[in-house]
Order: sequence, then C-alpha cells, then structure tokens
Amino acid sequence: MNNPHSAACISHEAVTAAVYATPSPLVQDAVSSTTTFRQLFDATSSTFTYLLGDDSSKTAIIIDPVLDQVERDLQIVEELGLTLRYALNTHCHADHVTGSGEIKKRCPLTKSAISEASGCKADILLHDGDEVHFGGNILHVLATPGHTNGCMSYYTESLGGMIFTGDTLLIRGCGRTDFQEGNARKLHRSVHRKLFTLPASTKVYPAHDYKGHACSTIGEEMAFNPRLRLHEDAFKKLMDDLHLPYPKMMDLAVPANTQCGS
Ligand SMILES: N[C@@H](CCC(=O)N[C@@H](CSS)C(=O)NCC(=O)O)C(=O)O
Ligand SMILES: [Fe+2]
Repeated sequence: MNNPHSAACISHEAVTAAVYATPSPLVQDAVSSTTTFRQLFDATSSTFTYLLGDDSSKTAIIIDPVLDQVERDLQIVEELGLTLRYALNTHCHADHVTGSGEIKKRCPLTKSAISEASGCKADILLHDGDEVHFGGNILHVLATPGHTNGCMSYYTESLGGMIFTGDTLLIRGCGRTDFQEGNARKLHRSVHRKLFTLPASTKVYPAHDYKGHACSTIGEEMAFNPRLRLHEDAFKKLMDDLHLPYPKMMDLAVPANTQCGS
C-alpha cells in the first residue's frame, strides 16, 4: 500500500472540529473530555512538535510538524487511533520545512493553518482571536508578532492551561528578531501583553529548545527569562547585539514554507 497511514486518518467519522472566525475572550465552558498530549522533538533542527487529541471524539491537531518527522508523527496518530483535523504552524519557519503539506497528502481530512500575516499559503488563514475547535477542546489564537510579523501563539485551557509559543517565547530565551521582519520592540510587547498576562501556572511549550529544556510556566518565565525580564529598551539593545549566524536551512526552508501548507 502506498500510504500506510491514510486509512487511520480517514476512517473516523467527521465530528465537531471547526474553526470560527469570530474573536472571543479567553474563557470557555467546561472542557467536556480529557485530552491526549504528546511533545515530540526533531534533534536536527531542535524543533518541538505537539500532538493534541480529544479523547472522546478522537479528533486531533498537530502544531509545527517537521517534514523529516512526518512518518514518526503519523505513526503515533495511527497508534492512538486519532484523526488529524488541523496541522497548525506557529509561523513561517526558517530552520526546517514544515510537514503540513505532506501530512495533508496522507491525511485528506487534515487542513493546514497559519496566520494570514505570515504571507504563507494554507487552507485556513488565522487571525488574532480565532478559535480552533477539536472535540471538546478549544485552541485560542493569539497574534504575537516580533520574531516574524505572522507569529501566532496558541492557548488552551485543557490540561490545566498550555500555551504553544512558537519562537516568540523560548524557555529562558526568545526568538531572534534580525530577519523575516523581526522587530524586538514588537516581540517584547507581544510577550508582555499577550503571554505574561496569562495565568502564571500556564505551561509554556515553545517551538525550539537549544538548552535541554522541555517545558516551563508563564510564572517561571516572568521571573527568570533573562531576555524578557528586561525593560523594552534594554531588551532591544540585547537583541540588536546578538549577531547570531543565520539558520543553515533558511534559504531552502522559507520559500518551501510559504507554499507547503496549501
Ligand atoms: N542553529 C540553528 C538556528 C538557530 C536559530 O537561529 N534559531 C532561531 C529560531 S529558528 S528561526 C532563534 O530565534 N534563535 C534564538 C536564539 O537565541 O538562538 C540552525 O542553523 O538551524
Ligand atoms: Fe522561527
């Protein structure tokens, strides 16, 4: 069989997954079912991918899949009996090619999603305040520009509160602001206004880690993040002085990612 995963991806009945375009506050009715959660890691690009599944409806979403890891990711989806409804990207990645296009080919029920501000193609173009529903779970879409103009963070109250921060907020760090329309002042404001206003116990799940961390909390990052603890002017100076080498795959990844989720 050409595609060992497609049966698992399309065998379940379509259920209540939906994206609503109307903004809403970060409150929701009681979550009606428990949630499966997996954090996956690509060692080559130091990228985290997240799988979230609704245990009643068996619908699932994946955040920031990596092309080279699609086999691994779809195997877990199949093993857990999940149906992938959305492949979401937090932004137009510069260090790896997204797996969303390949996942769509293998799982026809999956729709790709990224912010409209990213300028990328995808089935669903997200805006601040949108909600992604899968079963009884809601993912709230927060625009957090700064690393790129189109950066989004995704917040859910499920499992005690989790925020998927992309490269906006890393554990004890943050995304660079020296390419892809990066802007240190915007990033600082995004973090302080959109992320540091979430409950302190909210668990932080970033798109990358380079230091051996896997999870943090908003409270921890407010207290200990050496970059984001700074005031805006000092933060801008620090970011302007980083002088990091560009990601090795940038020239390949950025053009590929503008097309890949369509
Ligand atoms: N060495 C890696 C790229 C490392 C890098 O630049 N990471 C980005 C996120 S991917 S756009 C970043 O923002 N880093 C912040 C930092 O402080 O390191 C490679 O070559 O792929
Ligand atoms: Fe990035």
